[in-house]
Amino acid sequence: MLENSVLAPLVKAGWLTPLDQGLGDFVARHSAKSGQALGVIAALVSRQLARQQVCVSINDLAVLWRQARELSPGMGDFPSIHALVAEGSDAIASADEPLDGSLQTPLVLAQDAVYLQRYWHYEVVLTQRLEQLAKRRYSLDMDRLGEQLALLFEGQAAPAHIDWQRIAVLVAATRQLSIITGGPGTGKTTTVSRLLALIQALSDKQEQRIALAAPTGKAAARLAESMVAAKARLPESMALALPEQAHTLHRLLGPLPGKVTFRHHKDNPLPVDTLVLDEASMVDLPLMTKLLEALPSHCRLILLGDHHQLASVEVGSVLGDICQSWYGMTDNPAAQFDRDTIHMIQAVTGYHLEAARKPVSLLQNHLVRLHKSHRFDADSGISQLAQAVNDGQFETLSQVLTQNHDDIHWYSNPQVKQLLELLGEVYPDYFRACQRRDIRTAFQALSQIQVLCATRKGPWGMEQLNLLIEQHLAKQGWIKPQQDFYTGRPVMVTQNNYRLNRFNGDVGIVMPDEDGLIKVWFQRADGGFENALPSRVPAHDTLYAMTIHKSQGSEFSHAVLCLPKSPSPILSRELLYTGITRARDKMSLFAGQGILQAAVDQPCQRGSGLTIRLAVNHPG
Ligand SMILES: Nc1ncnc2c1ncn2[C@@H]1O[C@H](COP(=O)(O)OP(=O)(O)OP(=O)(O)O)[C@@H](O)[C@H]1O
Repeated sequence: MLENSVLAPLVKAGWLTPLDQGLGDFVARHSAKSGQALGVIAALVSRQLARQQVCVSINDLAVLWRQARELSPGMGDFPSIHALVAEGSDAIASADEPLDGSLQTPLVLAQDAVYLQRYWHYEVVLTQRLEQLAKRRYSLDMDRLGEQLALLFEGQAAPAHIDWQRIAVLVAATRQLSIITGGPGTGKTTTVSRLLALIQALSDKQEQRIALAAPTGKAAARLAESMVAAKARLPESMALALPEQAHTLHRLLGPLPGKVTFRHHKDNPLPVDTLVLDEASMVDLPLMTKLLEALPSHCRLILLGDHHQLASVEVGSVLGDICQSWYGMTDNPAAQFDRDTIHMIQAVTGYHLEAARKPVSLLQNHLVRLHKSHRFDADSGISQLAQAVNDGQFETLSQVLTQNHDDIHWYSNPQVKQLLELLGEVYPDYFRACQRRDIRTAFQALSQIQVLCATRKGPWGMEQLNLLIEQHLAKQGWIKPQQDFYTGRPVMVTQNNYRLNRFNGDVGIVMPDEDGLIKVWFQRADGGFENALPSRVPAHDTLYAMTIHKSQGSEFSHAVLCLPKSPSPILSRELLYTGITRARDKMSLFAGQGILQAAVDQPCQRGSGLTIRLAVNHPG
């Protein structure tokens, strides 16, 4: 049995949580042999799970092990991690154990990495479902396909330069699984609206049951809004049957109060023929697995997202891993599709693409990346900045920042005073609208500008900036923050509450109703408004400043990006990219040169075996 005292100093030092220790002790106590070794390994894997790692490689375990030994002298007598793994390996299931639920060990060793059994199970099931979906291609009448495609693209023949949106529609129409990725404004929703119209037009069935979903309420509302706009650009007869409503993923799956399981699962599949999931990069491994298990076997799945964005807040990075299985593993990403796909693209569009020399990823014939932004000029500052960050090119980023682009303002030696002055120029319109109870104008004004922070705590963190902004607004006489719910306070809900019908990410504004009673107002998906008593609003934060994590799935006319002064593990290339790409028209950047370099130089790495599992010829 594992002595509590071995892990306790690590908890005391804040390096492990009591939960990690509890799991370690539990595993140690319940293992017939090698309990001590298994307990330590379980505690380390649990620690990394909280850092969104699905599994921990033996090499990473060794690094963690060295850190642990420095903090807990009692561990000095233990053998190396390799010896621990070797000692415990009889009692750690290996990758070829069955998936039938008979596995008794809490840990699994696969591909030189250790998993908690539950997460290994998710990863294996997800891979199997993706593989099943990837096997199915539809053989369609190419002439009819070509005709319908031309109709959808306003009767125009394929242009001479390669139109990847057209290829995306074509490729996705012919397979059960498709993944369409691209940065902001590259036309993902436009493409999917055409794809859905094409599927509908080619379907033998009367009407396809199509569902639109996104991970958060905010992202679902944006998807619905973009779909309505995209439908308006389609030929009327083809647009008619397309949905205009989008659900959150949780709502779609049907939450069960107090449970982590859903109403829909493999024995009670979703009643849909085609599912579109937007902002797929935000979906974690367990939820994505549950979703794929709940799809009926005939259902098409279309994933949309930007794989350069931050991955899910919870464990795993499914969309990133899927894209990495192709883009990260090939030396020639341009030669992507197999010969059948190349021939089909040529027959319908006339484009000559180079065929892949060999298969690399199980999903390479299902992925299409859209490159061209239709929202930004390629030479706009925001778009060049986002590209430089993605490419990890700090020098290019520095050049873009100093080129006086109209859409970027860089505060290289950031002062809070400058931030308050900037906000002082735009907030008065917002507060005036709140004071005259003009709800629509207030929401419009609020979405014009948003302060985004890398961190929640610390200087330049969300909590501190909210406080400083509130103090400043009070001094200016715009707010009276004596009460929690003062007129004009913007809030963001941070928790799902199905009973109250309020969801993580919902944005509200505090304003009196016509009787002078203080309420929190929310905008509905149909554009109308509803209110709730402050006591009926679940956990929430003040919203002058929000974290970049919480801003995923939203965009703002003017994003004000604030980075801390000193490096932090949270500050990654993906975080910076996500922050920059929230800006639609203008971005103000409060960040010193050193911190920008630290962020660009730190790509986010998440322990996961999914990329390897999706490699062609992977043993399992
Ligand atoms: N091929 C195109 N030609 C001209 N305009 C286009 C084209 N594709 C998309 N657009 C326009 O670009 C804008 C963004 O398109 P869309 O909403 O489809 O992109 P998106 O990738 O879904 O954006 P987001 O990242 O915000 O989700 C829309 O105004 C759309 O009308």
